[in-house]
Amino acid sequence: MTGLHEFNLASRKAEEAAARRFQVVQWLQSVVGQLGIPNQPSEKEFVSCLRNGMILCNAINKIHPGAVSKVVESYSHLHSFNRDYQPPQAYQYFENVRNFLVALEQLRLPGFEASDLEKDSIESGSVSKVVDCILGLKAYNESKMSNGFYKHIKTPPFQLNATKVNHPLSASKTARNLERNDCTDSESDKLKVITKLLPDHSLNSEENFDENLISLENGSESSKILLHKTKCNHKRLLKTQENELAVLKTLFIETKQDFHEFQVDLQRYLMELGNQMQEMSSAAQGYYKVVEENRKLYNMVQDLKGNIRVFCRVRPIFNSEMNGVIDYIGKDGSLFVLDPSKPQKDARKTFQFNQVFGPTSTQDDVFRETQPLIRSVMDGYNVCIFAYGQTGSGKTYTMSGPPGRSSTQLGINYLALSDLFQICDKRRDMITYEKYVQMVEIYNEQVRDLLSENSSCTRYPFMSPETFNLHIRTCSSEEDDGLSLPDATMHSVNSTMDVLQLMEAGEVNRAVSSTSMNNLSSRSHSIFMVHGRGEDTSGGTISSCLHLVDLAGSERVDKSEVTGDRLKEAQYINKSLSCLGDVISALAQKNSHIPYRNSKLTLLLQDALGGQAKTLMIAHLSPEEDSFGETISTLKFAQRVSSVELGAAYAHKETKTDETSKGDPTMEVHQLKNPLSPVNGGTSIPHFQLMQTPVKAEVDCRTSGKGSHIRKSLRTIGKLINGSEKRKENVPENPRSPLGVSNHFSGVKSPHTSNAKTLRRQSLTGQERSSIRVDPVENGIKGARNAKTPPPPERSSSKIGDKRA
Ligand SMILES: Nc1ncnc2c1ncn2[C@@H]1O[C@H](COP(=O)(O)OP(=O)(O)OP(=O)(O)O)[C@@H](O)[C@H]1O
Repeated sequence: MTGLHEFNLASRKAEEAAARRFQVVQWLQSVVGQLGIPNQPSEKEFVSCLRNGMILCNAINKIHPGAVSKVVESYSHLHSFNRDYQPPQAYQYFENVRNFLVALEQLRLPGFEASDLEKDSIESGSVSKVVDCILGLKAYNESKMSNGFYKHIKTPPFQLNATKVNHPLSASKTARNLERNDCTDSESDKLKVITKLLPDHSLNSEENFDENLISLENGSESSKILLHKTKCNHKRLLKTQENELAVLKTLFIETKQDFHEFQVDLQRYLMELGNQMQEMSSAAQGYYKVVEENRKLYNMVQDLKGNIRVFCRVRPIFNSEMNGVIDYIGKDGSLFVLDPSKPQKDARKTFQFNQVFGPTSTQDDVFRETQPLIRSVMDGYNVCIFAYGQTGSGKTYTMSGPPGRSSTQLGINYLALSDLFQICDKRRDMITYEKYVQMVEIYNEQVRDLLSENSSCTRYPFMSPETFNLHIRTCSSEEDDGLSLPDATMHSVNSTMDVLQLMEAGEVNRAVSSTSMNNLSSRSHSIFMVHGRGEDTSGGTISSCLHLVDLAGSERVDKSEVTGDRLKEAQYINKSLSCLGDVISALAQKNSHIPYRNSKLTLLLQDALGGQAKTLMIAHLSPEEDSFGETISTLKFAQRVSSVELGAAYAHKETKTDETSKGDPTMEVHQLKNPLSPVNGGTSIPHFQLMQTPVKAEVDCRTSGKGSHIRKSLRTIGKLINGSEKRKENVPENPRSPLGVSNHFSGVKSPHTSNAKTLRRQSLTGQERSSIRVDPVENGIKGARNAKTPPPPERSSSKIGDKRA
């Protein structure tokens, strides 16, 4: 298309150039006579005819006589007559041309380069310059003849060439240049007109402006036809371009419209997206709020029911070549594991706990979830946290931290104590707390003090068990301190540093060996006990105990490849864990008989598992697929534990009342009998008067043989004291505090005296419970205290947990 257009343009230009040459030849012949070339000469013919400059000089002399004073003539015809005649040399002809150009300049007419007549090439554009020049001379002559005024419309081609001027700015520049070239006013006016025309014209047609103008000025009949044809072509071209422009404009408008619509659509879409995002984010926030609320409510329900809480912690995989079995860990405490021996669709097993911590969870993450429970120690609740799981699953890591731990790897034991110290500090003005710690281990069914001076000897099994096997007390007397391990050294702690030192000392003394499952395998259950006693400014007391238990890990002896002493240890460990399973199972089934006495571990944890304590178990998992069997066993055990309901926990608080309330035994203030007593070489601790549990009173009643009579009178007295059943329900049952803080609330029925609670209580003593409650106050504490501990009950037949040894 462009090629064709260019071709048309070129042929049109050639036509126009030929027409102009024709014009020039016509005019020159009319001035100087025949030129001896065709009327429509080629460029070559045209140039060679003018080359000697004679025609040009004669022509200008005709118009302006004397313009060229001397013309070198060529009389070639004389040559035949006169042999002596020498034709002029080329330089003489050149003189003609130069004189002609000078004459032109004097007439202020456009000229050309003398060398333009030397060239025959059309490409140089030199011919058109010569043509322009002669047409300019012609125009000058015509104007002179008509009114003596030369219309200098024609611009010199070397100054104003339309092919070069294709921008309004360039055109105006040229115009300014022309003006500066001392043009007359009228000339500059005309130039201004041309300059104004020029950009439009050149923009629309791309034609040679000069040629058109000259054609206009010098139009003979044929050139008029030519001009007309050119005009027609221009118009056609213009029309086509106008049409194209119109199409483009329409297209542009349509595109603009489309773009605008697209913009509007996009904005609407973005707005909708923004709204949807906002809705989704608020829905997500709502969801998390609901999940959080659900968790809180669930915890509250569990608090009310006294469920043992269960957390689960999965340690990282250490062997990178091993596949893991943990499929999913939910924020809501859900855990999916995959059985590697089963196809994908049947492989998944789901579990639900209070909280599950993944391999990337930090010590702090675990502690933060445990913190509220630990803090309740300061409100008088007994709390027990125990770490359970197969050997090497990370129990010691959670409770104490790894060996050579950094500050971020400190375990719950340390973080808990540190937190308790902080709370004490904050409450310093209102209440003073004293804290004491004991640390023991149960190694091969022997309880050993890890903090006594000669505790390092406890490792040697050949030493007399009586020396190192501490006695676990389950039944307190009025004189004792209510401690379950009265012979274990008690250490007062006043700062976290004290605690750290004691824990480190205890860990050094703990029985640890290397097995194929764990380089530093704990071969004993370690129990870190924190006893706290607070007294407020009014004399009210709070007492509580925190048990932090790091159980020894269950292990498959075939896998751990232990022999000799290690095998014996493993057997003891597995047996005691099996007993723990039995106790949990019996509690979960609300059996009348709970086999606490079957192991030292369950006996020591009796209060935590069966009393009014808040209990948390952290089940630990090794995620490797070769531990899948142990993992499932741990998870099933943990699930069973989470179903155990202990009844609502009881806070060991006593308020001091003034004289006016003295008459009400439920408000009676308990006074410390033995403020401080040295314990086994350790730091002295307060000896509190022991409270007496109603169960003991019941036992006493039965053993004394005066059962029904005493029960009746006690019930009557109880009613008289408390006024109504409703009031009784607000009064807690006498709990047993580890520090032996006696509760002199009358033995009225508390909310905990639900059936399940009662059954559990019965199971502690192994006695059938009478339907009539006996008030221990009336019954005489002494008698109850002196009552012999009932014989160990039979073990429950239901067993769970690991018993592989
Ligand atoms: N969450 C964890 N992150 C990093 N390392 C861990 C984690 N849990 C455990 N470990 C590492 O795994 C190894 C075994 O852990 P740990 O000794 O605590 O197991 P255990 O259950 O107490 O074993 P055992 O019952 O045999 O005493 C240790 O090297 C410990 O540092």
